[in-house]
Amino acid sequence: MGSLNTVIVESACVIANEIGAHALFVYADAIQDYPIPSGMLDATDIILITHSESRTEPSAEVSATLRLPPIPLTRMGQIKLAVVMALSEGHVTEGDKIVCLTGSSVFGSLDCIVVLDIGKERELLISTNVSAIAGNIPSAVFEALLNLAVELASQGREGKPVGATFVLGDHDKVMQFSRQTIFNPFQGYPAEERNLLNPQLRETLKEFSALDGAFVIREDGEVTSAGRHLNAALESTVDLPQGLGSRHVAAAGITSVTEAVAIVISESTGDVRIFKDGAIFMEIEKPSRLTVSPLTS
Ligand SMILES: Nc1ncnc2c1ncn2[C@@H]1O[C@H](COP(=O)(O)OP(=O)(O)OP(=O)(O)O)[C@@H](O)[C@H]1O
Repeated sequence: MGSLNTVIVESACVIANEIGAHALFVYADAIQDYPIPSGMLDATDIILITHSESRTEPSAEVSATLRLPPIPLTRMGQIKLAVVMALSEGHVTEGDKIVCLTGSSVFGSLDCIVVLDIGKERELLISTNVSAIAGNIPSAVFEALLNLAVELASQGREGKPVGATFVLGDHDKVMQFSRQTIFNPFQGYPAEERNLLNPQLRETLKEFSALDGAFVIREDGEVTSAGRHLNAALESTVDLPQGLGSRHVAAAGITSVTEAVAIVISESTGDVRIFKDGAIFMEIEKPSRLTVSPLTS
């Protein structure tokens, strides 16, 4: 590890010890070798973040490895995705302090230390009800959908931006508050072929993202329908930022009357928003193609 990386890692460990951080998130792709020498942290979990499917660390001190989708993300985007995954997997919870160490995989350097208090930092999580994000939804299903949405938002489809709404969980109630607007393209296929955890389904979902309306997905990842119009009206729009149109209002509405999570890709901006309990839980901004190198800035 280079000397600057070493100084940054040591500084992050000092900060983590000083504030009693619950976890230290380290963007592992910015460094070749395992970053934290044994014994540097008093009582802080180490959580690695990587784009790599295969990277594993030879250390018993690593509590978890979180895998980001293979697309460019800003440093804050890396942190946001990692935090929401860590919340869904139960590695962190509301009230925890965390230290995040990110940087550039292109230059092989760590260059950014961010200290966050989960639940208080509005730039990170907009919602106040932080711990309940995934509810009964298995973290693997939630993360598969989130990664798909972030990937689709970043890449678009056939050179064009894509907008889409995915409603995950509380299936029967979501169906009550929605109606089919077109022929359901998933009807008649075996459940295992329609499951989000089936890698072959990812391309199908990307293809169908051009359809009007929302995808509806069961807790276990089974996609039951596409092209659903969401009927639930949002009782109050006070918490929604101005400029968000009917797609976002519909996602807020359905999550206000059900236990579902909605993930929305904005066609106009490429931003991804997670909705829960009628409000935006987190926004992941699309990185500018002009300022971001392959994989990470
Ligand atoms: N109630 C609804 N249920 C499901 N899908 C909806 C609903 N309302 C709108 N949409 C979808 O959102 C699309 C775009 O709507 P609109 O541009 O008003 O939304 P928006 O929130 O501004 O989204 P974007 O940022 O993607 O433009 C519609 O073509 C439709 O596919």
